[in-house]
Amino acid sequence: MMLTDPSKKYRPAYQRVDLPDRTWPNNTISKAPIWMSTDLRDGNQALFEPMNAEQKLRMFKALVAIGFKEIEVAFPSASQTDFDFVRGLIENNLIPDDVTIEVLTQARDHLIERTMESVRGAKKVIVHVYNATSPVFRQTVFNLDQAETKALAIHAAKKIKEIAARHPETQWTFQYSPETFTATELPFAKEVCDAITEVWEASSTNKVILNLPATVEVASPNVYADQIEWMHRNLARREGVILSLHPHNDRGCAVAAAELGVMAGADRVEGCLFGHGERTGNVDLVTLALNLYSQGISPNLDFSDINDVIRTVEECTRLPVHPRHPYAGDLVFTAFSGSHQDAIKKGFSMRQEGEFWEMPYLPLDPKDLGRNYDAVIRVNSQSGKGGIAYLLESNYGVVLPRRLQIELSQVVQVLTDESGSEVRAQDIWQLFNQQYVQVQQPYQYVSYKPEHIDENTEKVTLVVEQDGITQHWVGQGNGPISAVLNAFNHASLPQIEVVSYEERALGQGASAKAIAVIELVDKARNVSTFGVGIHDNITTASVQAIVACVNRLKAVEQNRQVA
Ligand SMILES: CC(=O)SCCNC(=O)CCNC(=O)[C@H](O)C(C)(C)COP(=O)(O)OP(=O)(O)OC[C@H]1O[C@@H](n2cnc3c(N)ncnc32)[C@H](O)[C@@H]1OP(=O)(O)O
Ligand SMILES: CC(C)C(=O)C(=O)O
Repeated sequence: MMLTDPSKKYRPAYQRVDLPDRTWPNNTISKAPIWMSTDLRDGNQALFEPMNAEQKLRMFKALVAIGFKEIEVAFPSASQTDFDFVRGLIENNLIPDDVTIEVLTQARDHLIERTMESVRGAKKVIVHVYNATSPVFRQTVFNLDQAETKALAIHAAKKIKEIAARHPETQWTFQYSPETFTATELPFAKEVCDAITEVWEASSTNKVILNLPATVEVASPNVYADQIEWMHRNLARREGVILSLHPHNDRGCAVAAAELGVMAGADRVEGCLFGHGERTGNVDLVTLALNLYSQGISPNLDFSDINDVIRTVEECTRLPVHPRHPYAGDLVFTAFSGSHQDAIKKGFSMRQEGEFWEMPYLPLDPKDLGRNYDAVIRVNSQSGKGGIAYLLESNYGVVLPRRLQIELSQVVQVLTDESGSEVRAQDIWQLFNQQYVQVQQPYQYVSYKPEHIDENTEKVTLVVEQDGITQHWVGQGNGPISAVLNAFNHASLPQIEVVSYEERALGQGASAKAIAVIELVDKARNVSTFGVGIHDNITTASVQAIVACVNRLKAVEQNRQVA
């Protein structure tokens, strides 16, 4: 049960950072940090079933293809699978020269030895050792005081250095993480980190990675940024340190924490694709990278086939990517709601190739991620005319006049309200045809015969069927449209007039058809509506549009009488 007063049970798990002259709020990110993917380690350790060898290799290759240059490939002392995987990468020469593998170990001798054994013969390795430094962990998990905690870390650092020295064939980088950093007293975190960089002799030519994890995210991201800026300013041998972030997402702010952390002075970010990892996950590297990209900054990671990346990650982890996942989810470039659709449709029609991408509601061009525009607009009961018009335009090349868009959207709305579900472009096209094109009652168009009388006069004989009886109506006007209207006026609807008329090509080349859209008003009854004709011949399309429109006017009239 939730407590009415949680203050009796919970209190902030971090200590206030005294940094009144903090600088990070004024900074912007102008280049990509160094990325480190821990999909095969932190991501892997948080799965129902850890990846098998085949899945691990597939994931490794995908990470390389995306462009990661640092990849934490395993916790080799955890299992034979992890150990063998590392050996397999090395022995089968599967690590590209520009990629450095990373391995993680606890600060325990036998685990360090096994870890170092796993990477024997590799060209470049980051050895990553950790121990938790926060008060709760010191007391609860380790039963160690501060000095003992520091000594544990120093001992492990020395051990790693010693073993590495025996293998000069490998280019080593050492990494230390004070696990639970965000809940650790900052001066103590600095003290341990400084001791480690001293052991490893960090310098500008011998860089050491200090990774400051939000093992559990315990505060808002500005606090993490303060903590990082404090460390950035106060660490000894800063010139010899690659300052790294490792945010988890317990409060849902990992992406923000990473971004503010980079603004605060960090050089490197560890995380997983789509935010995999323990509990709520590690920071999502896809989102971080594409946040940069959409600001015009190259992330140095390639997500131009995002669907392929999703497929690989889903198949390897057996966890689905959420449909609303930033940039990647199936629905993130989709607008259902009317005003969004309207704005996007206008954005697309105004946009010229080569211009900056300034598209309402779409922060990034789906095409840059290998997506197309097919799903950008989808129609349900929340949709409006813009979306419907967009679907007809993008799928069938039909550009509708604004008033017809409004009319059609009401027809579609009835359908979506009744079904309660999405309607597809084909459904709308079918409805459009039923309602505006193939309207054959009471008059079914049969043919028309034009006759040129003189420069200003066209005569037309319109043949229609009404209740199985063929009618021949003759009309005259200054063109085929006015002549057909005149024929109708003689026959039955004496006061129809044209409100608007548009004709366009539908499709391209030899197979192009003409589409004619006419709006007629029946003045006597004060009703107006649209009719549409589609035919190879533009005049035939126009005549068919008139017949369809007259039929619709009749239907409106009948509906009124019934009402
Ligand atoms: C925040 C993170 O994600 S850190 C990475 C966590 N990932 C993993 O743990 C996945 C792989 N781990 C494993 O497979 C196992 O934990 C192993 C094989 C490494 C070790 O297993 P075990 O020897 O059974 O130890 P176990 O995992 O239970 O760890 C607990 C012991 O290690 C100690 N320990 C835990 N972390 C560390 C550390 N970083 N450094 C030193 N000792 C540690 C604990 O204090 C405890 O000691 P105790 O038994 O004397 O009380
Ligand atoms: C080992 C460390 C970096 C870790 O995974 C964490 O603190 O979350």
